[in-house]
Amino acid sequence: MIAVLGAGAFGTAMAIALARSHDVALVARSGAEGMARSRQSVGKLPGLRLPDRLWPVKVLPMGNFPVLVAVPTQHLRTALEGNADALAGRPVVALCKGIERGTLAGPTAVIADAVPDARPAILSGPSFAADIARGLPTALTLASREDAGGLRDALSAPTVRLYSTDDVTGVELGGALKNVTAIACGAAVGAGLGESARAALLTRGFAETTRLAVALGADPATLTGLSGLGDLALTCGSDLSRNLRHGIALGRGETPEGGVTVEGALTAQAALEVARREGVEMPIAATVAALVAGETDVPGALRALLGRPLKEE
Ligand SMILES: NC(=O)C1=CN([C@@H]2O[C@H](COP(=O)(O)OP(=O)(O)OC[C@H]3O[C@@H](n4cnc5c(N)ncnc54)[C@H](O)[C@@H]3O)[C@@H](O)[C@H]2O)C=CC1
Ligand SMILES: O=C(CO)COP(=O)(O)O
Repeated sequence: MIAVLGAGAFGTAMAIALARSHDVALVARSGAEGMARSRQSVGKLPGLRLPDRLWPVKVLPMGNFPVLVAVPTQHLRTALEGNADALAGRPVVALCKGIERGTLAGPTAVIADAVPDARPAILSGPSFAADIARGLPTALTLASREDAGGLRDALSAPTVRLYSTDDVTGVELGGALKNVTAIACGAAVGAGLGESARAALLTRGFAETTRLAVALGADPATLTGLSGLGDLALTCGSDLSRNLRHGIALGRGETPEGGVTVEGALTAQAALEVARREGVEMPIAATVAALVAGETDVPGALRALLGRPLKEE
């Protein structure tokens, strides 16, 4: 048995994929009864047939089986605190990609803080909810400081292939920062700066992500894996990405679509604060933070990036 807490796009998609080989409880704040009756998903990924082994429920079931938490990073703490009793002592796997504002904590640190006796883990990598829900093949990285291999085996499914590592920091930052870089790539595309500019931003964004992750103790090899280069390539290259589309709107000078989860817009400033604390330069994250805050526009951002002193790669 596996529980998925949060029935947005990604929680619903993961629950559907896992229910092909596991019993899965999908915990939804609203709409659980309707889903149970109609056997169809609702909300951000509506109209999908729910597999027989998926049980939509309103309350997180007690037990010691793993709980995947699929809510946006800035809501993770509230979601955990609201379920602290049921989460105690269990493996709690964050599916979110971001840095908590204010505390500057990654998802596993938020779990450790909100539910001190839980066993924190993070699952991240290139995976659009729509692909996962349709049963298209996906590979992700499961990171935990204790028994990552055991959790990997417990959470793998026919179309979801998991790899394991104990490099929690590398996996968290790879997932959180690819969204920031995707906004930069989108802004370049939206402003008509071309595919070469997109590739340059992807590459230099990867360089600054790796710099920060290594300063925080990550293995650079983790960043070349699924929750790093893999997810960066997917997110910066596909219009299915909400972060890329947000950047495209900013680049065109349009108001981005409302009511959409855009993790990079909320993480850029937090990433910059972590970078300043660590003495690491992150010019692309700084530019995205300024763009998102409306403190600069694309021509200003371009001037700032191209005007930086020349240096060795
Ligand atoms: N959508 C995608 O393709 C992917 C999303 N992710 C990550 O998954 C996380 C969630 O994203 P999405 O599911 O796409 O967002 P979403 O906007 O589709 O859904 C978020 C869900 O969280 C629920 N929620 C918010 N606060 C809650 C709380 N306190 N308690 C219970 N539920 C709460 C909302 O009701 C909503 O159903 C993000 O960090 C995102 O980066 C990761 C991989 C792919
Ligand atoms: O994380 C994702 C793909 O791996 C989803 O990307 P977006 O949040 O930009 O849609």
